[in-house]
Amino acid sequence: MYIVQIASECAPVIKAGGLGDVVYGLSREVEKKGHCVEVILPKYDCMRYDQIWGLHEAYRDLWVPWNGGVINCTVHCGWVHGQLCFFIEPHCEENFFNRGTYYGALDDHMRFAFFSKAALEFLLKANKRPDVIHCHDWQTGLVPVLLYEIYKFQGMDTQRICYTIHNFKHQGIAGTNILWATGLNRPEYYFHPDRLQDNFNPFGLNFMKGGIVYSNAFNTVSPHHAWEAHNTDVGCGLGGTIHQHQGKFSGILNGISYDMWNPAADTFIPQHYSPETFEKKSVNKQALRDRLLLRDEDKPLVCYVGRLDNQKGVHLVHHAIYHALNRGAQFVLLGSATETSIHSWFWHEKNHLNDNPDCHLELSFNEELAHLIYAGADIVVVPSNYEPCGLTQVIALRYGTVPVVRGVGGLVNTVFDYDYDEARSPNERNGFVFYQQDNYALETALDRALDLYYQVPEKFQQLAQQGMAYDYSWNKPADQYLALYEFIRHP
Ligand SMILES: Nc1ncnc2c1ncn2[C@@H]1O[C@H](COP(=O)(O)OP(=O)(O)O[C@H]2O[C@H](CO)[C@@H](O)[C@H](O)[C@H]2O)[C@@H](O)[C@H]1O
Repeated sequence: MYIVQIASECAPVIKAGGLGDVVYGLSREVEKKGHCVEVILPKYDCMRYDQIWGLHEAYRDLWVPWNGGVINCTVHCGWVHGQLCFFIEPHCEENFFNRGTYYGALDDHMRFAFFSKAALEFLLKANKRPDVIHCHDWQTGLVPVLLYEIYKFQGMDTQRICYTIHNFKHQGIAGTNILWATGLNRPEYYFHPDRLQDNFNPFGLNFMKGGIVYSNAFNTVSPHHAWEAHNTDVGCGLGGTIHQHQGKFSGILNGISYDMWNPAADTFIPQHYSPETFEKKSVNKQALRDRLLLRDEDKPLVCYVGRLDNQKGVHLVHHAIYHALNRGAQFVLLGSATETSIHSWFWHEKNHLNDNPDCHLELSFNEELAHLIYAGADIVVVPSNYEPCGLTQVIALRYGTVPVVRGVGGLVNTVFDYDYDEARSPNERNGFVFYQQDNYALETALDRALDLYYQVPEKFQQLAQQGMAYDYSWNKPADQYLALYEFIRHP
């Protein structure tokens, strides 16, 4: 099969969060299984050019119809750790992708609507006719709309679309100008409850809803979150639309790239280890303490790695820091916030805790440090308000770091409580789960983890090794996506 992924991120060259990991990991695995995958991305000025091999011009003078005129683009191509990627560079005064940041511009809707249109125009003009186009999140929600309303009539009538939602919170709501810019036109047609009209704002066009309505199949990134999105308010207003299209909706649990995340071969950590040589993990803990100038004493090391966002339960992350320190543990946080209030809040905490020898808050995005933290920590906290899948706990399990998580979304499908998961035998359990959103709930789970660490260290180690034994690679999820691709090609 020939698959093209159209996305706004692909790790490690463009990574703001988990979307990048998924696009890269899934593409590689599908290729390993004998299929051809290409990835189309924007050519951002701020992406990590050092992660692209052999970048060269692949297509010059791609003229993309836009706003009644045309925009000239150059398409570049190169390999990102073995994955063939195309990067679209528009030459126009809007400078869509030269903003020094991936997201957060006032005209994000225009930027990604343009990208969606340009990606399809590239496929058309370069005579690429994939069997399946796989697109992701609101940024590429217009791809299926444009394919079925415009490009189908220009020779792309056999392409099928799989649309994956990684986060229902950001849906991409825009106005009529998007219709004129993309050439979809006809507001009276698209502002309809069965098409792109937002379910709550009658004057808004909803990109994600477009992706749902026009795709051949759509999914979210874990079975439990699929259920939540359909049946609770976690669908952020799209529950009714999901219900209407439930026949083509599913939940496929994310994997992680076992090449990129591998404690036995990770180039970012000083000591390799495996479940059989688990005791060597402590060398990484020592290295982490040294690097962050933490007190050199063997205490349990608790960490948080992730975006600092309300989704992630930041008030509980904050509480976890102080609770862990009160219980005699050390705490390391690696995170970055896009919201100014959260950013300032954690900067304030960082200054406050600056002289604490048991704590370090690193407020930046740092891929290399993330690897060392997963390898060096004993416990990771993931107290999310909602979590479509969550990769942090899955990576932590791979590195023998015990997860303490809130039982929502994909966390329910990946972490099984040491004390209470009756559906699994004790030797299949791998972490600690709590359910309520208050400090006390977090404390009860974190305390159970710390008590086990302090009181029965050999059992704590066994639990960490049990976590490492789980297979959360892309192997099985890639098979599920391939089955879905096959299904939409031959329904
Ligand atoms: N400051 C930092 N420095 C270095 N690395 C950092 C970092 N902050 C985060 N990361 C890394 O980014 C990834 C984040 O994964 P998450 O699953 O938390 O994704 P996120 O919530 O962004 O994405 C959404 O998409 C993913 C993928 O589908 C879903 O798992 C998730 O539930 C959904 O919210 C991990 O690889 C983590 O190590």
